[in-house]
Amino acid sequence: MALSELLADMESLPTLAWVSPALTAVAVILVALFSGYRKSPKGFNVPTLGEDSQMRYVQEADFKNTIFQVLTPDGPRLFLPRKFANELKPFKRHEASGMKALADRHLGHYTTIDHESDVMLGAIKIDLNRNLGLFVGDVEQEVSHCFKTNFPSCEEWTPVDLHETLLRVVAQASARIFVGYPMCRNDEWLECSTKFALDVMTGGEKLKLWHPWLRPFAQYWIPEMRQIRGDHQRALDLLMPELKKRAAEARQPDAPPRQDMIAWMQQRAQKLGDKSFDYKELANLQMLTATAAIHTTRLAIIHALYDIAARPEYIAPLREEIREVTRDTNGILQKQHLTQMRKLDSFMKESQRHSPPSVATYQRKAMIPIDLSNGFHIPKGTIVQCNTNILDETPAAWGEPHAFDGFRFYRLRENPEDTNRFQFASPSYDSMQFGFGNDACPGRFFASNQIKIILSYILSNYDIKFEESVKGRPKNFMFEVNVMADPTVKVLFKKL
Ligand code: HEM
Repeated sequence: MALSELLADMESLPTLAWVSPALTAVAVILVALFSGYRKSPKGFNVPTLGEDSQMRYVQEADFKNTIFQVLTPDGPRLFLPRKFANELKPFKRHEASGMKALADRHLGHYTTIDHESDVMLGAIKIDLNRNLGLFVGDVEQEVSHCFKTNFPSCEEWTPVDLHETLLRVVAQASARIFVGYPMCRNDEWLECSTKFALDVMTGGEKLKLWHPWLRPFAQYWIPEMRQIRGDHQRALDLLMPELKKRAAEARQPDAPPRQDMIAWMQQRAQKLGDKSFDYKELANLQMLTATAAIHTTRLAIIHALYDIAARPEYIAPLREEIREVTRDTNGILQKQHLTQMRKLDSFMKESQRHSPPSVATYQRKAMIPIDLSNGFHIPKGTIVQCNTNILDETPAAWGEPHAFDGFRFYRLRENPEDTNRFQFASPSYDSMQFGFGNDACPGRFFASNQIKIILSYILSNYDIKFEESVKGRPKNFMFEVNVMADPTVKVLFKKL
């Protein structure tokens, strides 16, 4: 962190207003000097790659069969060949934890995301998944409302920044199920629940620049770190009127049961006898759920739209499938239609195969010492991640591994024995974009539905293409192990 940046941050720090300027300057200089200090982390006896290695790792096939490490100030990160995911799979979450690995990666102890909740996991895994079908019409309505109120009219070809516009669409459509109507249209809530994730990511990255010993102090200098605490309070304040309204409603005899994530979390907490669950915890869990759900889903839609715009030959068959499956309801989406959209499902899966959320979607923190079959010892506390994006290892039956074949999974499912396999939301050893094993993403069915509803809305209402200047599919770029869509590209939309 540059000293000037640090000083600018400090100036805006109200709690230090009483400290004399001279003392503050000394403190800043000492802290800045110390922050440059890096104790070289103790590593393993395996090849070590430099800081840029995670990008190279994806490209270098040599590492398919080799364990290697990247040294970070927080200790070595071990990269394992994909086959080891099979060995780690049987371990329970208290032995090899995906959540803890993720929390550590974003300094969750400071950024508040190191918070595992049975209430939240149960509400997603059981209640959300069981009730998904109820919401297809509601979500479609929200998507349509959002496009009508927040999207340019697109009477002519109009450039659209998908990163920005889809954030609102996905946030509002998700909030319909997370906090219900009318809260899902509350601008402040949508802003708060989406900004929290960005504060966590940015705050965590800025804090990582500081030596671990200095982080307890440095957290107060970083604006995003301070905002995280504000985000939690603001979420509670914004939700409070809705929660009070519901509490009053529940006291009425014959009050109809609510169906949304607020209600499911409250019911789960009661079932589990969770005494620590209160309005504050509920607001925190809503923020965590939104964090897991919104940016991942938005990114998958952006990748799919880039893939469609780069390959316009897919537009007609996808549009035809949507028209065909919704013929019986005059274009109104129903639950069964989403299952029937097999070409769209296949396209989404192929898009995700080429542009996964990360090249290490299977990561675990060893909560106990673990020995691999090759004799490699993983000490307790180590974070390991598997290379989950090796296109070369695509099974031969799937066809040309490197080609973009939007309907490859559609064709594979034509085999009667495989009709329920190869779906977007089916993780497997060869398809780990949603992780793998018992702790694979519990929100994948929800994400699959949301993406289908949003993509089918776009395909049914707009023509899309890239600006002339864009040649081919824009290249993704990497941030650590994460795969990002090029944010500088705009897609042109024109109303049908
Ligand atoms: C396209 C969208 C999404 C992608 C690509 C994605 C990807 C992932 C991945 C790779 C994991 C790690 C799995 C593992 O370690 O094996 C994960 C975990 C998780 N995801 Fe998602 N996710 C998406 C959408 C969602 C949504 C919509 C929700 C909530 C409704 C959600 C909630 C979670 C939670 C709570 C976990 C942690 C599960 C656990 O620790 O047991 N995700 N996700």
